[in-house]
Amino acid sequence: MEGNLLKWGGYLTGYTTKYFVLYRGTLSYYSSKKERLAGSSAVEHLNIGLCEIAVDTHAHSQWELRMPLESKVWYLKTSVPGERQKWIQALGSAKACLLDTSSLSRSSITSLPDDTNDVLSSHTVPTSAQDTLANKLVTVKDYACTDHSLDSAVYAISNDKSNDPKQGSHSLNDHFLPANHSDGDVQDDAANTKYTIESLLLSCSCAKDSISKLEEVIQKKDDLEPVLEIAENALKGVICQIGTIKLQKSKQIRPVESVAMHDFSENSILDEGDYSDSVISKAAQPKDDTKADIITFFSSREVNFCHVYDQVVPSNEKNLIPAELFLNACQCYLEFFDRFAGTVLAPIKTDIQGNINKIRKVMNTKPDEYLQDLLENEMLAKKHTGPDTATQALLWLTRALSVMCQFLKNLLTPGSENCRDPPAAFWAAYVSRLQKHHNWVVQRLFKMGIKMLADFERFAEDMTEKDSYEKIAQSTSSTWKNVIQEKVIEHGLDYCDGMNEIVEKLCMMYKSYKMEV
Ligand SMILES: CCCCCCCCCCCCC/C=C/[C@@H](O)[C@H](CO[C@@H]1O[C@H](CO)[C@@H](O)[C@H](O)[C@H]1O)NC(=O)CCCCCCCCCCCCCCCCC
Repeated sequence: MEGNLLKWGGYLTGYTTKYFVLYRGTLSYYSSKKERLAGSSAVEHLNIGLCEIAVDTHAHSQWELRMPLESKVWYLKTSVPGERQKWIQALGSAKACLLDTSSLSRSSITSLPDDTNDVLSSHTVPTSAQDTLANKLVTVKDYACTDHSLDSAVYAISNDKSNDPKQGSHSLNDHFLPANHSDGDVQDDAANTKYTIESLLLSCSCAKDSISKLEEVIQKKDDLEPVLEIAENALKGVICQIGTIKLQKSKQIRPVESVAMHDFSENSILDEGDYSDSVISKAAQPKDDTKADIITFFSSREVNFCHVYDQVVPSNEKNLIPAELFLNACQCYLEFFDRFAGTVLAPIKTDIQGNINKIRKVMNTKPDEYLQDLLENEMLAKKHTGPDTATQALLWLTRALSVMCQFLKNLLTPGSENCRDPPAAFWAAYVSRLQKHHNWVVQRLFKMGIKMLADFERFAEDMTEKDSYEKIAQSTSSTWKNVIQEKVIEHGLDYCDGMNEIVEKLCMMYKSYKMEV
């Protein structure tokens, strides 16, 4: 199937018409039909077997092709009524053919050497890895129809005993596998990782062969194009599988407990009691059993900034930050200000809550997945300067997070100049991160307010959940206060790490928009 479609090219270009060709599991596009007919190379190719098709139920002419392993999405649209249905059907069937590895091994690749099929069938390689391998083999086979010399390359892939998954090196594997194999889920993850690594070794072998083949073709001065494409596909397969391993590894380290789905919208601000049944953040859970029941503000955030960091999507030069998850983490952070008696911190809380609400309000009119989309939309519409814009609200929110981050670092980093001294730690943070944005009246207010901050012992108490504080206070140990303070430091630094990562990414983003945080 082929024809014109509109493809989203970013906020600067918007949707532009491209000429798309779907052929044997590969979707390619050209800048125009003329280019295609003139024999020019496609601008980009996409392996349908490795992508997800997502249909927008609200916009009837649009759909998305998502490549999770490459963190890439093609946003497509057609202006012809009924055309989307045809494309979705064609793409769906192409994908179904590729995913049906049984039919691949029996029909599509039956003419390949027998061992090739063995490679796919004798090891329980996960579907995604099988797809990559199967697709690659189909491509190789396509080429083999016209040039039998490539059969030897295919044969080499299937016979390379040094990469035999059964005998091959598992050093990478060992590196990724968690030590504890008792949990069923962990074992499943471990098995997936193991198989992905095995497929990776096979793909490496394939890539190696394709490159040798390239050298051969170059020497013979034969037509480079088809072999080049095979080598490129093989290398892409390697990169995809490394991506899968990275994904699996990050999931094993820090699972996100469906936090993005939680309702933290404007009207559902949680009070203390709401956390009683909450999932305690895995990122900052106590590891030491003797102190396992010390729950702190930092370890009890249902959503923290490590969760946001885990979901950041690197795309071109950007790091896309998921908007909903970020706002949920900010909402959970806001409870910090309720921990301190008195009202001195209340105006700060109101200001931060106001900015969260402003961003939510903009998102309600256009639900964007990433903060960057939100801002780029405003910029494109030249609506990014007013006080109620998401751009300004996020800028002030970033400043607030940045000063909080610096405050925590100063206060909690052992050996640092203002360690365990809240007023000094805050003042140093304020001077370096926020003062320049305030007029002298606000600066004076901060200077005066700081004098009202309590000491570190009180800070640690306020940061510890009431129940666990009371429990440990009853212990006979004379060092129980130290134990609590150490826990607050440990959990606070963990929390600060995630926050810092996100603040840095936000600062870079604003820098790219030529705005100063
Ligand atoms: C930590 C002690 C300090 C004591 C504080 C004293 C009270 C000061 C009261 C006055 C300031 C209130 C804060 C608001 C300031 C705003 O003017 C400023 C600008 O607002 C923005 O204006 C934009 C339009 O121009 C508008 O578009 C935007 O929406 C709006 O936000 N906002 C800010 O500067 C942001 C302030 C963030 C401050 C974050 C501080 C977080 C640090 C917390 C650490 C507390 C330490 C407690 C330790 C306790 C120890 C026992």
